[in-house]
Formats: sequence, C-alpha cells, structure tokens
Amino acid sequence: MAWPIFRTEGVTKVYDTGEVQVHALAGVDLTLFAGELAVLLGPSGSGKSTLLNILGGLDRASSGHVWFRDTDLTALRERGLTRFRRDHVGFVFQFYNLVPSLSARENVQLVTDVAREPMPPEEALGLVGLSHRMDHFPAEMSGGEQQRVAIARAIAKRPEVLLCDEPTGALDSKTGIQVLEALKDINDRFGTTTVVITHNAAIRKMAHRVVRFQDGRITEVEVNETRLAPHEIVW
Ligand SMILES: Nc1ncnc2c1ncn2[C@@H]1O[C@H](COP(=O)(O)OP(=O)(O)OP(=O)(O)O)[C@@H](O)[C@H]1O
Repeated sequence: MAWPIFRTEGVTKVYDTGEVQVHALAGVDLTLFAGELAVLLGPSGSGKSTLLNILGGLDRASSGHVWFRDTDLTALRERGLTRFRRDHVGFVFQFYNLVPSLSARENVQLVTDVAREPMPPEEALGLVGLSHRMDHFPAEMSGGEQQRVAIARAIAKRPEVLLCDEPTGALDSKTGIQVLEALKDINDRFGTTTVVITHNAAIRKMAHRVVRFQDGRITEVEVNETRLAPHEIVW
C-alpha cells in the first residue's frame, strides 16, 4: 500500500510581472506516493518547474493547498519552509550548481556538515559510482559526472524526496542514461520519492507514473504497468 507523501489541492500560481499576469498553474490537484518515481512531462512553459518549486518549498502557491504528509506547506512561514526544505528535500537541477573551487567530496561535504544524520560524503559519492573521482574538481569531470556529484550532494542528507528539474537536459544520451541509472538506483535502494521533470518523452518509460502538463494544468496521469531500466531506453 502506497501512502501519499505530497498532496496538492487547487494549486494556482500567478506571476505578476508588472505589465502582465502569467498564470503558471491554473488549479493543480496531484497526489504523489511515498517511494514512487514520477516523471513530469509537458511543453515548455506548462508549469512543471513552478509546481516542483512549490512542492520543494522554494516557492509559494498563489492559492490552494500543498500537503507534505500532514503538514500544509502553504500555512508555513519562511522559517518553517526553510526547515522543511533542509530536512526533507534534495534538489537536482539541469546545471549542476557545483562550487568550482571545491572537489567532489568537498561539494558533498557542504551539505553533510549541516545535515542532521547525513551519510559520509564518500558513501554518497560511492552510490553514484564516483568513488574514483572524489578528489577531482568539477572542471576535471564530464557533465554526467558533475551531475552525479550533484545527486550525491542531494542524497547525502538522506532526504525523503528528491526533486529533479531536467537532470539530463544538458547531457548526451550516454551520460544522461548514467545519471538516470543513479536516480533509479537511489529510488530502488532507499525508497526516496523521486520526481523528474523532462522534455524527453522517452524517459517516461522508467517511471512508476507519468504526469502530463499543459497550460498550467494536469491533463493526464498514467501508470506504467511495466517499466524500462534507463539503459533500455532509446532516445
Ligand atoms: N519568476 C517568474 N516570473 C514570471 N513568470 C514566470 C516565472 N517563472 C515562470 N514563469 C512563467 O510561468 C509559466 C510556467 O513556467 P514553468 O517554468 O513552470 O514551465 P515549465 O513547464 O517548467 O517549462 P520548461 O519546460 O521550459 O522549464 C511560463 O509561462 C513562465 O514564463
């Protein structure tokens, strides 16, 4: 039995740019289940990143509710939201956001030094297949390796949720697949609820569920009866 970990109800987001109002989300009702790997698909501008940022407490809904377990994130003040992010959420972005002057190990250590019960940086880097690159600097690593350091950094604090915005967007298919293998492995091993935004429709095949967006709304949620391993996906 899968338990809801996130639930959104009527979530809207309006960006007021001064001249125009952009309706990025127009009423999103979505339940995400603990332990699942969900892929969010949809055209550019359909609201995927906006929803991910609201789920992760990086941004706030204009109206509606977002529950993480029993906590209504929309009712939290800034400090509560910061604590929620710090304690529960790991983020992976398209451009790895590593500190160039720090080694892979030191980049991960930035997080483990302030987390409550982190895994050692060496263990996190081992989980993404980078035990042999721990003392390398970002400029000495491929894009796929840098993204795997970013994943190690995100998982080192043992988050319940891993939110990934276009994690393979800057990568060729071979290194992209290595990154997806790392995400799948973390999901299998720890049951970390994982949400992956992508433009690449082929990636949906590795998901438990696929959520499609259009114009700030969810148009379809599809359950994959059979899943493919990342190395079986062709793109
Ligand atoms: N900070 C912002 N200020 C104003 N408008 C914004 C802001 N962030 C996003 N938007 C707008 O909100 C809408 C949804 O954007 P969002 O980034 O969520 O879409 P997306 O589906 O993730 O697109 P992409 O796949 O290109 O990343 C777009 O029209 C976008 O231009």
